[in-house]
Amino acid sequence: MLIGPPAAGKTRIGKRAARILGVPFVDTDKLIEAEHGAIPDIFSSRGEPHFRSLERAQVVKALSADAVVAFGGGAVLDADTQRDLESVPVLLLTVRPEAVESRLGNGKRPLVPDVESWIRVYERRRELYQRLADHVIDSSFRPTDEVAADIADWARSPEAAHKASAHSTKEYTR
Ligand SMILES: Nc1ncnc2c1ncn2[C@@H]1O[C@H](COP(=O)(O)OP(=O)(O)OP(=O)(O)O)[C@@H](O)[C@H]1O
Ligand SMILES: O=C(O)C1=C[C@@H](O)[C@@H](O)[C@H](O)C1
Ligand SMILES: [Mg+2]
Repeated sequence: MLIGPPAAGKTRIGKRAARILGVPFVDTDKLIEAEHGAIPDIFSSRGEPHFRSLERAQVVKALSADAVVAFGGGAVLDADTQRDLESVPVLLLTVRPEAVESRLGNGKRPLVPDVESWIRVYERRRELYQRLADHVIDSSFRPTDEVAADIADWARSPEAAHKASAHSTKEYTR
């Protein structure tokens, strides 16, 4: 599971990591958009709490997939999701404010239209992201292929494999 702040590269780099590992790629934001339309439209017409409930439903589906899963930046705010992440391999992808500036500004992130709001959101969540993560990789000023290769290496590590096997042998009833 890939978690991290908006524009850390979870979608773009996660897709590449999945290709390297030869497993499917799942992105909770894309699942929401496929069923409910564009994320900024959901925020403006139904509000953030409604978006979070749609997000939680897609997280539940994604958790049972044998795949690289990119979580939406705020998916970890849900208490049930926090608990679920305790038993799966979780990689935190980070990015520094100096590197994120050029990645924002396409109007697709209603909560973080600019770098100032990105910093505020990240600071509020930083400890939570760190607490949930088994491993951290920073994507700032690095080629995406290189970061993807690091993610794939970690996914194959004994630490990640151990947590993944504990998860797959557990009865998953939620
Ligand atoms: N290592 C990198 N170097 C330069 N640009 C990058 C890098 N990784 C991602 N990007 C670019 O940054 C932008 C954000 O990346 P991406 O959409 O993958 O982030 P995300 O973590 O999925 O964000 P969100 O939480 O909003 O879904 C994209 O335009 C992407 O192409
Ligand atoms: O950080 C967030 O709260 C968000 C990040 C994106 O991935 C989207 O899920 C949405 O724009 C909200
Ligand atoms: Mg994304």
